[in-house]
Amino acid sequence: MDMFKILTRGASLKKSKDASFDFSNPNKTKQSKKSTTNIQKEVEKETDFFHQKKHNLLKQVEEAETNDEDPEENSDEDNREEDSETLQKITSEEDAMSLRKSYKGNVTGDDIPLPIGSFEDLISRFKLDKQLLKNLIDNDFTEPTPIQSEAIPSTLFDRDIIACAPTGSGKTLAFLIPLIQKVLQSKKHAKKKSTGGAVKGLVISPTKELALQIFNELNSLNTKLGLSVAYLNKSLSGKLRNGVVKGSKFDIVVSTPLRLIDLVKNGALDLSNVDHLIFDEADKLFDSNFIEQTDAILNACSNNKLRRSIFSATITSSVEELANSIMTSPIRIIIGHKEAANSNIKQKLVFCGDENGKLLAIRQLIQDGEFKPPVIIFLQSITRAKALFHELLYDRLNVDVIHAERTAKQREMIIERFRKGEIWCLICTDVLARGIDFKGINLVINYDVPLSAQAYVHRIGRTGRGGRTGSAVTFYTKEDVNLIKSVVNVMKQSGSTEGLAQWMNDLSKLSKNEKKNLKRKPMERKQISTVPGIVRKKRKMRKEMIVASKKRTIEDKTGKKESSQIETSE
Ligand SMILES: Nc1ncnc2c1ncn2[C@@H]1O[C@H](COP(=O)(O)OP(=O)(O)OP(=O)(O)O)[C@@H](O)[C@H]1O
Repeated sequence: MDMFKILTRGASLKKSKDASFDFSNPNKTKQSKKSTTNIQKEVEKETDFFHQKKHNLLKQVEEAETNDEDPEENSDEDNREEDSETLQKITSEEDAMSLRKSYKGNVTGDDIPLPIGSFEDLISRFKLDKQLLKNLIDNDFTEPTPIQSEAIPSTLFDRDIIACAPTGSGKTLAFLIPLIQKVLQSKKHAKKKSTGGAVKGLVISPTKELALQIFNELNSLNTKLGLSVAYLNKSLSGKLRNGVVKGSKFDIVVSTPLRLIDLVKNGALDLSNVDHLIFDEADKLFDSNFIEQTDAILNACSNNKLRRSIFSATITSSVEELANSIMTSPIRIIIGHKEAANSNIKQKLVFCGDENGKLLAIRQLIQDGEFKPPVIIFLQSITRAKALFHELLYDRLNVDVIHAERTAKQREMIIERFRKGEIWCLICTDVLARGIDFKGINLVINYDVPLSAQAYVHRIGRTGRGGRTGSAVTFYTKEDVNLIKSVVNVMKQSGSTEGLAQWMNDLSKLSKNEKKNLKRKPMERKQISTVPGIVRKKRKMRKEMIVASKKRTIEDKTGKKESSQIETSE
């Protein structure tokens, strides 16, 4: 059957069994209150044809600029009040409490600043650079998300921060906006004192893909601001190492840990003037695989005025403890339930019997119209990701695969093609589980059960981002019974029950040791293939014969047989 037809058919709203709104027959629709609100929000977003909010905000920025130039002019309070009607002003603890209640925000620490109710607040309260606000508005960021409402003022008040908010809730801007503002201010200050340049802001991410994504976002917010920003890729690192480029030229650097440490050790990059250090996906950077590198970065950032922030959708108590030990009187911001899945994601568990059943389950999703591209599929190992890729290629699905064995260039290219919609289904290992922001992913499939609640939350968090909805399906077999407890717990906490069974309540979680062992040596699973072993063997033999025959032809043509080959053939 033509897979393209199946896929496009699956993308229709009417086809989906579980679509929360049947446009063809509204009376038939079973809608939860939550989905009504989501639909309303989406409709509101989509029908803001004239970008009213954007227009109002831009007008206010312009007014603020004119007022700066001539405070006598434009003193028409009535006008301004009218424009500000849509903006929420937070001026008291009561306002703050009710705002926090609305987004289930729990903020603790000493002297916590009031949250912001709008980006406009940043101009009146913090003299936010107007070009920066314009850049936000130009990028369609007209209202702060909850984590932005809280983390931006705290950072602007020079506080250390521990921030935990759901996947896709805007944590990147929550640290980039105040970082840019702070660095702009410190540059102005340095100019007055005519001191030289130095790296002032540093953002650390566990993967190259995420670092590049953060850098791109930083770059777009930096339009017309003139900060010098860098992502330490291979080429720039080389130039820094051999002195073609000076590290002190950059105001803000985004990097993965190893590359950065390498440059610091070589003396190519000096971090002793860094004022703001941000660890994104901090729980990953504080785990045993990264902790030595993280420690080295902390040591290199020796400025005693250094402010540190950690951000993630999952921050365990032990990570918090570690963070507390390196911070001074931090503000702890938790939006929603710590380590919970984003509430915009519909989750389900699917029992597949055995490994072969998983492939059939994918084909079933396609048949049922639930496989709505773009789709991401996660597997536990490179070998398995490759095997599934070949299997789905065989199905003529528009698919590609990303894992650690692909070059950085290949990975970048595939991501770009996936973002453009040229690839509909991306197969990957956990290398893409965290932070990567693909807009509009409809479905995440956990082909192999993730090893922890955190890994599950991040993987499924590739969908349901920026206020959109999405679905996540986790396959399991009888061998996975010991692994699914953490998935079951996250699902229960988010109120998702599809595929849950009574017996799952009695399951016990994996111990720390068991998890460690599984990380070191992933669970052995049967090879991915619906093709019987005998056919696979024949295919392999045929392939080998073709290779051998090609080789023989080349040898015949060139007449150059290597002596070793002659020896063996004889
Ligand atoms: N204020 C805003 N208004 C509208 N969209 C926003 C706003 N802030 C962020 N977004 C969008 O929301 C999406 C998710 O943001 P982001 O990647 O920062 O999420 P995150 O919280 O870091 O997620 P993760 O935990 O997976 O890393 C992005 O597409 C971003 O452009």
